[in-house]
Amino acid sequence: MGATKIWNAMEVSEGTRKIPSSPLTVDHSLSIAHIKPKIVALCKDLFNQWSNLDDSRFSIETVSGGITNLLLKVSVREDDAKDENMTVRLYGPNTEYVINRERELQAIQHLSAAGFGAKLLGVFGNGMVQSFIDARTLTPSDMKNPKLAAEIAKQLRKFHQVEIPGSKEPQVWNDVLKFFKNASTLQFDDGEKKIKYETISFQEVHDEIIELKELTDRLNAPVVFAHNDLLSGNLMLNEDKEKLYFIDFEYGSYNYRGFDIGNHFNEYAGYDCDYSLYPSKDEQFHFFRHYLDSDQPNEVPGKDLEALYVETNSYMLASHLYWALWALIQAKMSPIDFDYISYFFMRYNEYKKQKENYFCIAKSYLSKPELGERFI
Ligand SMILES: Nc1ncnc2c1ncn2[C@@H]1O[C@H](COP(=O)(O)OP(=O)(O)OP(=O)(O)O)[C@@H](O)[C@H]1O
Repeated sequence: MGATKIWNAMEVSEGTRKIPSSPLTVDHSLSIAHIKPKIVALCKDLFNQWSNLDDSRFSIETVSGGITNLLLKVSVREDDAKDENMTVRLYGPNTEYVINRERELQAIQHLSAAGFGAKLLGVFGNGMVQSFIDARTLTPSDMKNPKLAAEIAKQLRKFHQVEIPGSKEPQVWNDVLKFFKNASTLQFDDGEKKIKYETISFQEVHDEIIELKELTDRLNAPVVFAHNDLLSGNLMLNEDKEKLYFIDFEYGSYNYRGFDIGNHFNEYAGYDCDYSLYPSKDEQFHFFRHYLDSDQPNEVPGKDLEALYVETNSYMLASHLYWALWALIQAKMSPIDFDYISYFFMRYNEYKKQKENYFCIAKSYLSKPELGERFI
């Protein structure tokens, strides 16, 4: 599949710094040997200071052929023999069905200016150039480490305080309903996929969405700019500098605070989806203490911990519905050979398994008289 242009060269800035842009596109389906001259041409087009540099000064390697993108590390040897390292991200085909690129680019500019993620260095027809982060990627079990969990919580609070211009409308239900509309009308040619897909009751899924939306609406949860995909692969740590990085803001949007935290907790299950690793109430409270007050975590009132517990675990259910429906769209659109339909069932079945318990907790919390009018 060839490269499609996601956006035209446009005015992008980070704070007062204008970000270079190029209308060029690079076909991500080419072999690395064929991609290299195109990446060199792109770098020369974006960054004037390298326009006369010999091509041999550029070296390229693959960082990840991630689920959605191709990520390359580009090293440029300048005259002083010091390497300048960057990443070039080429968007995967059809990712625009689940990712709003304009929204992502706008968020990156502001998050990067606030010190989150890699620095944005340039944008082009079907991707972007960012600084290379010298750090290791976390594993799912790292996220359980109390010291790291506290740091993730503290950084997440700061992340949630970044102001991104534009609509502040929380997106989870808009996205879930949009995914539902697309996911429920798919046609599969592949016989095995078709059989599995046809066992799904979309009426039942729709009823679950509505029931959960009605419950979570009653929580009046705060709305923040959320990462929405805080899995271990999107957390990097430089141990020497003790610096934690959040990366990959593709799914970022204004959303309910509890969704971001509940979604992060679901990721404790790791790539094998072992939901027995979901954090215990004590582990969650440790995270909440550092999220709510990283200076005085032990002073956080019990009622605030309980409220955040209810909020997080109600939206944790929404995270299962969100990624379950996302997976059905991927099953049809993604070129990646992954059993997305089974992933749908894994997330949807986990939703059904957890639903009763957390609905019960939320309803009992909402019925407390001391909550007064707010929750009626
Ligand atoms: N700026 C960066 N510097 C160094 N390494 C990076 C950078 N960005 C990403 N990585 C590495 O590449 C991996 C994949 O990155 P990322 O999650 O952004 O890609 P992706 O294509 O969106 O993948 P997925 O769809 O699987 O989330 C990360 O887990 C991290 O190890």
